[in-house]
Amino acid sequence: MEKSDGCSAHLIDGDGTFNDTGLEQLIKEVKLGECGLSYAIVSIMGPQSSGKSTLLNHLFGTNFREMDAFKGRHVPFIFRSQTTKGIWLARCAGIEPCTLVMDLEGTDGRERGEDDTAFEKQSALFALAVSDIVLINMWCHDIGREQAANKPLLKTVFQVMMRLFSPRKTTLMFVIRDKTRTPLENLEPVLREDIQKIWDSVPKPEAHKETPLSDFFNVEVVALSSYEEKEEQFKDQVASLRQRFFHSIAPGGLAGDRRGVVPASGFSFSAQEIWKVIKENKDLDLPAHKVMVATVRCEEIANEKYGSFVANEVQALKKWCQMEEAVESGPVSGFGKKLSAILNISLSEYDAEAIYFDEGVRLAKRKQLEEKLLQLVQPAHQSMLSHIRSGTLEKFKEAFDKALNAGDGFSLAAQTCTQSYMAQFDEWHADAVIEQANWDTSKARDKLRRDIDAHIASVRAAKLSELTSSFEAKLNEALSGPVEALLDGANSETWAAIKKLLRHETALAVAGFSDAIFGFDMDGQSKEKLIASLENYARGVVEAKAREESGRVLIRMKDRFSTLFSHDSDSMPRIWTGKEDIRAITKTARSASLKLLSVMVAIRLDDDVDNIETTLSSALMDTKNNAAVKDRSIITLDPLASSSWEKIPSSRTLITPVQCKSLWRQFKTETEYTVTQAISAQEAHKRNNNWLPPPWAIAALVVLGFNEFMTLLRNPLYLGVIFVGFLLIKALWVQLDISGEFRNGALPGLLSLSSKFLPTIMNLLKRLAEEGQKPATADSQRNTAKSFQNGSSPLSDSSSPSSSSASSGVISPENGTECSNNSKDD
Ligand SMILES: Nc1nc2c(ncn2[C@@H]2O[C@H](COP(=O)(O)OP(=O)(O)OP(=O)(O)O)[C@@H](O)[C@H]2O)c(=O)[nH]1
Repeated sequence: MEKSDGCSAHLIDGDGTFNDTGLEQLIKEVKLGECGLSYAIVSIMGPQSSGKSTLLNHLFGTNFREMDAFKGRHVPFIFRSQTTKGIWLARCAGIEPCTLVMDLEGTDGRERGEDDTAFEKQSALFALAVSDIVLINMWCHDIGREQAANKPLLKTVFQVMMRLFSPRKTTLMFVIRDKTRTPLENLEPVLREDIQKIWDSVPKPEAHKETPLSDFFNVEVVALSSYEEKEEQFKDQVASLRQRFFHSIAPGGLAGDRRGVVPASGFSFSAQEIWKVIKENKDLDLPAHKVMVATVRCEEIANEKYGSFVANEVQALKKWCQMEEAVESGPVSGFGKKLSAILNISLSEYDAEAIYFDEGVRLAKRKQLEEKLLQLVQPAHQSMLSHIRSGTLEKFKEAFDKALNAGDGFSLAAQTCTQSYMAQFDEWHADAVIEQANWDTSKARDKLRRDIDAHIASVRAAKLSELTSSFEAKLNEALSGPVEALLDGANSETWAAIKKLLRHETALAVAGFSDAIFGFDMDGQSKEKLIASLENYARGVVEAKAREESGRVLIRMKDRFSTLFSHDSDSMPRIWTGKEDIRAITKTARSASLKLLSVMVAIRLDDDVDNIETTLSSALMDTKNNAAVKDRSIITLDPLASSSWEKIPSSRTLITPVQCKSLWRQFKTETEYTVTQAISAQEAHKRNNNWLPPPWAIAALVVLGFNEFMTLLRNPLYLGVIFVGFLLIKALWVQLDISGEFRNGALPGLLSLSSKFLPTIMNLLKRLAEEGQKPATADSQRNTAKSFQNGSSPLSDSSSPSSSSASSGVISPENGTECSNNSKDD
């Protein structure tokens, strides 16, 4: 016989307290939790001091307390004491699979009192609920006896069995102790008859009224010799009986057709719950209990697996922690497969531990565990998806830029790159799929698609804007300068020419732009919109330029006026000789300026015809009409007394009629001086050219001066003096440009001449004063005095010492001519 391994626990004490700590300890020691369904529970019940503990210790190598032989059952009953109190549990040494045996308190009730059978019933019910095999210890001599000690026990067993809704099929093994010479074959029928009688006498619920005993129990009968009298025989028989407990749960074994077994890992909880229910005197619904145990245990297992996953307790699961960290900073290659494998470790462990529990409960709890685990890893998966999405978007942007730079059409490049990178996303996403999860990742895909579309739209907008800007710049360049030049030379054809120019340049730009946007695959409406915008821009350039020029209209008018007024038809500067018709010239110049004004007053890019020029002309130029209008001013309205032109909307108006009137007034004021100047110049010219005295004076001169004239002719000296005088005057006239000085009138001429003489005279006087202070030579003083006295220039004698003063720029007081070389040159 195997020796005891000492694994035992006082499962329920005499007071009915369940020793869960002891049970857990025992389960741990015998590693019952790992047994799954491969374990068996045996219990023994029977009258007190009937050798139950002795039998178990011999049969299973346990170490239950036995009554001392000297105080044995042969000792008068009154001296015997109860050895086993409550229920003890121990491992059956050497029996495979793991078998635990329960030693129940004896059922005589002497210790608790005759009427106190509550604990007997409770412990019997507990043994029936948890055991696969129940040994019923009985004395051989009790068989067939009406007052047999085991009869109340059997009654109790059958009664409590009815309280189990669906009892496990328990094996009842009747162990007949101290067998006599009567063979077992004779004893067994009698015993079975006794058992049947007891079964029949037990009140049953309606459902089990006709149920045979065999539906609930397998009845086995064994007989053993007396341990005390035939110990060797007893031991041999026990050893033989022990063999029947090996693989007792295998088909054909002692408990081969047991039902409703609780998996070993749930045994502790199940036993506690069963005892709790029994203590509360409630009916024990074993199937429901089994589900309850499964629920609790599966949840415990699932929680344990989840806890290990979170705490990275299992080596394989540590990879999850690494992945969780890695995915925060970037995509992890093979994310889906790796994470699925890690999750599978936890789920497989759960499956392995929960496999023997109720399938429905087990699967439900597995699902819950799976969901919790997936919930835990979902943020990491989301991060991974986010990396994939942003990575794909970046790659798409690069590829798209490259395609556009390579000259691919915009739409074609967008389409090709989109298809390619959406497929790339699907591929990368497949790599990140967690097989246990069935997450809808279409949102991530949709978001990527939206991001790609948004990028395409923004690039498209930028490219179109770039294109539009470049064509606008071209239009600006092509229109601004020419329009300005056309407006500068404003005439009747100006707006027609501008229109032609605008049409031509716009058509060119539109054609170029249409070609450039061909690759964008735009719909007709969008294309038309862009082209219309370009056309409007071109028109805007012209209008802006016209507005800009209209702001300078007064300067332009004055320029035009002075050009026409100061130049003749050959564009040569006019010299006012007196023959010119200043009035006619002024009128022509003003008329041309008015023409310019009439061109600049409105934008005329449409084919409308207006009468602005006529209105302006009649209002501002036609003096006769104006005079008439003035006469009728009381009854006729001024056509320019308005802030808008007839037929011209304000959007096209550059200068309003009132502004025209004001401009014209200013123009006339500012050009009046030029006209006045011209008139003055003309009069001065006339005066200058009219130097001969009137004919009557000449005639009087001839008549009255005839004698003097003749005297002069007769005296050659006088003639010579007159000739020299004439030459001197002529020289002075030419040198001082006296005719030029007096061109602008007598007073300015005199002032100008005096300004030429005055510094020279002052200089000369100053020098003379200096000379007077110094001992001047008599010659120089004489010469100077003579020269002033004679009124002749010291320059006339080039050899005289005073000639040096001429070279120093001194002007002679006689003619005021500057005597410098430079002056002569001039
Ligand atoms: N006649 C006889 N006596 C036995 C036999 N086996 C054990 N005894 C004696 O019976 C007495 C009680 O033995 P236990 O094994 O303690 O009996 P028990 O049923 O466990 O006692 P409780 O636990 O107190 O109910 C002891 O003195 C044993 O020596 C047997 O086969 N025949």
